[in-house]
Amino acid sequence: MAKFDPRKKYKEQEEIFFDDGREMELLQFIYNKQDLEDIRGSPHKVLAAIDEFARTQKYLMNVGEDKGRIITDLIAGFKPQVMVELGGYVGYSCILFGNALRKAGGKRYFSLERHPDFVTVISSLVDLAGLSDIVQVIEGPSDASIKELHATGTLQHIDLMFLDHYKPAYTTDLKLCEELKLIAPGSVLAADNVIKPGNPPYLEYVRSSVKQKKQVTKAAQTVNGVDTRFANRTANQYLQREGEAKLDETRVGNPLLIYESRLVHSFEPSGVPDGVEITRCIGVAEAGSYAPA
Ligand SMILES: C[S@@+](CC[C@H](N)C(=O)[O-])C[C@H]1O[C@@H](n2cnc3c(N)ncnc32)[C@H](O)[C@@H]1O
Repeated sequence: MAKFDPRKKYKEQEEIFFDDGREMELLQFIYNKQDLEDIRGSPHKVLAAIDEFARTQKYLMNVGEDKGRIITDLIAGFKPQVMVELGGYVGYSCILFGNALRKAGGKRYFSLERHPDFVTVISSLVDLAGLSDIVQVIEGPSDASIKELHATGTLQHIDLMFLDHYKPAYTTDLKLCEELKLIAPGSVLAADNVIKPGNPPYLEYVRSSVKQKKQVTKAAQTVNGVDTRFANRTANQYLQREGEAKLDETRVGNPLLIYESRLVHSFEPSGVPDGVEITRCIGVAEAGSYAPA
């Protein structure tokens, strides 16, 4: 693994590190730049401006350059047609991956974001980057948006899904996508933050064999559908604005899907070690082949 370059370090992550007005400050910072006309239409320059803000003004919870490269390399090799990201924030991953998707000949990038103010920021920066033709920003909680996109026929199959929203919702949203057959053999998942802050229930699920998934008899300890293995800080990250999370813990997904999963080590843009879990759906087992005893 390449070393972290300290010159690219974001500002320290504070106790309150988002939704305190900094996202609108970012917009002002970019739109006040002398070279705005030079930035317009360049995804690379918009990303550089976001990085500059996060390095010189305030921390932003973006995927960042190092982890981002893992996924842009994946896009270049795998050449997905349709991508979905869960959690858009200010549009960093959306611009980075939307641009990579376009270069790889892909068709559509859906960015699902629940916070209306963040949707405004994403849409504005995606437009500035000249990516509005390929990127569609969808406002609302991810599970409702996934259901709606599926019900209207807008989304029928996901080639590559980037999971980067509420950590306990990674597993419930993946299971929803499995039930709707949006994730099927050929689909790839890239899950951020599986080391920092970590996501034991998700890693356990995508690393389980079909047999192990079918044999799970003991339900996890949960509060409102949130696995108690998550630290309180992670479980309550969006409590102030969104209220208590109520995840659907009854979701079973499709345990017959066969996954192959590996962890790629990297760094947060603040220099803290983190990793992206890359999971490929490589097949589907025959129903009944692993019937529990
Ligand atoms: C870590 S940030 C995403 C960063 C972004 N992917 C990037 O790298 O540029 C997480 C985002 O997920 C959003 N979010 C959290 N829970 C969500 C949910 N259930 N549905 C949609 N968005 C959600 C938050 O509002 C926040 O903007």
